[in-house]
Amino acid sequence: MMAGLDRQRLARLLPYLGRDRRRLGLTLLLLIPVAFAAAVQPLLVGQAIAVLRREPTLGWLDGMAVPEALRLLVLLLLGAVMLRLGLQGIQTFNVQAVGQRLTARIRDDLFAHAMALSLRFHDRTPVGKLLTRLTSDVDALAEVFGSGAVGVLADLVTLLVIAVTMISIEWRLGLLLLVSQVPVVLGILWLQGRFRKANYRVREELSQLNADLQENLQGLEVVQMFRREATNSARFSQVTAAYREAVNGTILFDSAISAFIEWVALTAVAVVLALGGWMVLGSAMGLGTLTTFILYSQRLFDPLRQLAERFTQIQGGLTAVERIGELLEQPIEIADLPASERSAAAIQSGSKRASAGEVIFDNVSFAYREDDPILTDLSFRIAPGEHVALVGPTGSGKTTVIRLLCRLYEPQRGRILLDGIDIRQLPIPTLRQRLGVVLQDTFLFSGNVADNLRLDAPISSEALHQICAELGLEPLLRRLPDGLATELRERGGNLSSGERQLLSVARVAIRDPSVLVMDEATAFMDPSTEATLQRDLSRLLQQRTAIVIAHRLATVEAADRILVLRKGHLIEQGSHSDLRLAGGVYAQLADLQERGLAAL
Ligand SMILES: Nc1ncnc2c1ncn2[C@@H]1O[C@H](COP(=O)(O)OP(=O)(O)OP(=O)(O)O)[C@@H](O)[C@H]1O
Repeated sequence: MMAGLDRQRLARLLPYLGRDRRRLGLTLLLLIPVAFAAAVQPLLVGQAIAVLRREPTLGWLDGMAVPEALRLLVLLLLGAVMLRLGLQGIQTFNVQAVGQRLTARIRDDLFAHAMALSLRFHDRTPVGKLLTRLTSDVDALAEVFGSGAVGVLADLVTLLVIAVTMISIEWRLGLLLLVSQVPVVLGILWLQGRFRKANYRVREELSQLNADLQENLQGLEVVQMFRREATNSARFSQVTAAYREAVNGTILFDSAISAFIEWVALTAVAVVLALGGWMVLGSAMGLGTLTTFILYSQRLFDPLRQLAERFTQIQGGLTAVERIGELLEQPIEIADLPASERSAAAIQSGSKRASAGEVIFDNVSFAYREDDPILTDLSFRIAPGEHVALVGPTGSGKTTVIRLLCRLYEPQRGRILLDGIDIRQLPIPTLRQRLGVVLQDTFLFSGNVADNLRLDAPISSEALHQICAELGLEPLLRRLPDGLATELRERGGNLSSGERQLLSVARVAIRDPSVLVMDEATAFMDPSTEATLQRDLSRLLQQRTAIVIAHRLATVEAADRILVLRKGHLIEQGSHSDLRLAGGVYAQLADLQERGLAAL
């Protein structure tokens, strides 16, 4: 019924249930009394009729007066019903509770895993698609639990008990009823495979829908400015239509299976009536037994009917398990090496937070996509404390160099060394603590300004004020309604780009990194803010290695050395004056910029 991979994936989810083992055990144990209570009901009703018709009854009713036997049977029936409902209540409650806890744990793990996956994975996975896996897919799994997958299990146990009871009462009719289940089971199996595929498509389309929605909301400013509302709405309608079609594809299976089961169940009742009626007429069987069988024949199809009713949910749950499994199975490409594979020097260096700050690229080649090399055999050394400017035309791979240094991506060939140690040998937290990065697009989190400056560093409020004062952030903080306690919107949306950059420089300064890396850090600032920042930056840069990607001559000129990148090759390097004298690409760019014609 289930593919091997499904079973593997379900098995992988089992540990999540581990902590609720006792609760689940109790629930499963309750299945047995519930099944007996359910199976005994038709028997009691049949016996009541047998008593009324003075047909042979079960041994323990023999010799009882009719009213007395009836009273006893009714009381027993009532007892069985109460027992069943009571125990089922306890069962449902526990199952739901376990289901919610299970999904919460899975969701937490998925989040942690998604955060740990490399940028290379995220490059090919739209945010909306990931969101769908963490939200509706996990919910689909919870639904299976909540809607009583265990209820179906209970029904199956009931079925077993009923089957045994039936065969022992009247084996021919019992066998007939059991055989009638075979086509239903086969039908369900046949439809399952098809439904599953259709359901996976539904989930895919839903992901697409979420991805589209998310992208449009994020780019709302551009959507409105470029009056893309109509176009984007039309595109969104297409996605909605695809989703609707995918859902339609599943409705058919869903309704077909229910109808099919209903049809077989009624046919079975008809056959029992016809055959049983004939046996009753021939006095081969009592009316009481026939009644028991008719009730059984209905009850017998209950588990299958329930299964069909929950078919969608259970299949949805399996699809969810598949999709969640796929995400959890994504390998974390960039992870710490085990201690046994690290050299002694790396272990020693890795335990130290700060370092001198020597950076070496040793024949590094890198491509985002296999067919499109971005960096080719790049080699350079930056001495401790040296300030290097990285220049080159747009798309030449400057930002990529920074990403490789931070180990956000891994080069296909070559090595990158920080203070003589291959960065793959360093613990990732140590590596990233030593590097202070100010990116071109600064990202701030929702929360207040102070939290954004601190991030993970434990810094007291006083120390934070002090640092902000030193960095010349006070005018900015005064402008904000609550200073450091000002709440920022998602992505720091209520600040200007320049303000965001000031904060992101401060965020790095607070961490006291060994190597400072900046990508166009001052691009969005007015001259006076920039002057303040420059002053602070030069203080920050003192005795620290710095790699600055700069497009402006002033920043570049101040550097000890300039590395010129073009199409991923290091084509020139030297000081500003050397390179100008050499009359190469840099000299041309610098000339153009001096005449105000271009950025570097
Ligand atoms: N995540 C990515 N997936 C695929 N290709 C990418 C990715 N990021 C960048 N690229 C490509 O790699 C090349 C180098 O990009 P990079 O950002 O390093 O350039 P850059 O020199 O920093 O440019 P700029 O000065 O415009 O910031 C570009 O051609 C870009 O299209």
